[in-house]
Amino acid sequence: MGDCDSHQAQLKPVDEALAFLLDQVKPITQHKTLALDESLGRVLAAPVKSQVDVPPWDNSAMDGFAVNSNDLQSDEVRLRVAQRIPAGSVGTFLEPGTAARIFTGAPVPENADAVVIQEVCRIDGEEVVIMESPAIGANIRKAGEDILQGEEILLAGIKLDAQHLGLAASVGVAELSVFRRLKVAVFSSGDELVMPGEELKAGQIYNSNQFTLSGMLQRLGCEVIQLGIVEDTFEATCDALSRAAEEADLVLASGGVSVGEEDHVKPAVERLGSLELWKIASRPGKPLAFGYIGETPFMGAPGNPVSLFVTFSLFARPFILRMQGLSGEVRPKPVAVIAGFEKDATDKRQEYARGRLELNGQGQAVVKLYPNRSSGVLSSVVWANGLAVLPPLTAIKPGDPVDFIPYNELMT
Ligand SMILES: Nc1nc2c(c(=O)[nH]1)N[C@H]1C(S)=C(S)[C@@H](COP(=O)(O)OP(=O)(O)OC[C@H]3O[C@@H](n4cnc5c(N)ncnc54)[C@H](O)[C@@H]3O)O[C@H]1N2
Ligand code: MOO
Ligand SMILES: [Mg+2]
Repeated sequence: MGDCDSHQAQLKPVDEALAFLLDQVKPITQHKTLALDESLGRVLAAPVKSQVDVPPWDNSAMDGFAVNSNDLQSDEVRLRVAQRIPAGSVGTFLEPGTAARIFTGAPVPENADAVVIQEVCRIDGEEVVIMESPAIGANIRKAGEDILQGEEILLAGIKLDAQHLGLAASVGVAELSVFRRLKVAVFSSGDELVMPGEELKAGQIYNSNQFTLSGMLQRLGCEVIQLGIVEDTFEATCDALSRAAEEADLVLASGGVSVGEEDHVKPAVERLGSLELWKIASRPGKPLAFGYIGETPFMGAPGNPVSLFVTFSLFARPFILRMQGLSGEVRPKPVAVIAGFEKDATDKRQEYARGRLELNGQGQAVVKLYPNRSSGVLSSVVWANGLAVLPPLTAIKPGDPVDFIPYNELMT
């Protein structure tokens, strides 16, 4: 972990930095109406109320016979089957002494108060022999037991998943009001970068961050404005930042946020707008920068590929979710697991170590760490299935409790 933390006092604790960032968010307000099958992954802008009861009427939960319990006072009762009610049709008043053949999802006829499943019935010509008496209400799904007319079924500010679309459809709603897509402009600074598919010359590496970044943004449903590779000069950085800020709701950049003479992002942001936050007590991700280009928020992730992944997940993602109009908790929620590793108490930064959660022989969830914790080793991110949260100045021994953020908290 051989980097120099002599300016530790200037590092903002992770929780403070995140609280500050979320406080800065101005959520987008523009919304549009979309058909249900175009709405997956969008954030709902207005609540959905039901105009109907679901189910709209009492209906049978099983295939069998609708009866009136007054007719079933002895053990084996014989009833005339006076009507047949498949789903999609409507029966008539159930006359005393009769049964109705009924199928799952069909309306229960008036005067019936139970449905007997066909497995405990015997058909005998025009009659049915009921061998087990049902309780009143047995196998009947009551009108409105799922949703009542006037009920608010979906709250504004939720991210629409498949089940939400299904629920809206179940009350007959065909369109939803959703916030417009967030436009995020991205660029990667670095004279050493070339695009995959090209030949590497001496001193060059492939631009991987562009793909990690745009992949994570696409997964969040953002419209990505890709500005590509930007050379390591103050002018080119200013130019990229201004172009990006003109076109987008948010600008995200990779690299050039540290202290070297080749790191131009910070001075460029200061020239064009304001730098509001720089340096967080996070490992990796220390030099994360946040500010404004004019009115447009800007976040600069460190160029190290793991730092980019971690800072996006911890800071940019919650910021974006809030900008998209999501209400409720946007910060990733860790789960408590057991450490399957050791760490000393020297690190002043909170580390987000790439970890793999597995069940041990006793069925306990134990997290192991990737052996190389360098912020340049992107394989660690692919090997892992989450991030172990290692608090600053805290020793951890195998068997100790430890917080773990599973990838599914970061990737939905
Ligand atoms: N004297 C100091 N040096 C550094 C410090 C420090 O405090 N004092 N902090 C270190 C830490 S921590 C980090 S993190 C990095 C952050 O660096 P930058 O944000 O300035 O990023 P670069 O210098 O441009 O690149 C760092 C590293 O990442 C590679 N990189 C950059 N972009 C890409 C890309 N698009 N795809 C793949 N790899 C990329 C780049 O080649 C470098 O190896 O600064 C430390 N230095
Ligand atoms: O430790 Mo840096 O902060 O490698 O991302
Ligand atoms: Mg640098």
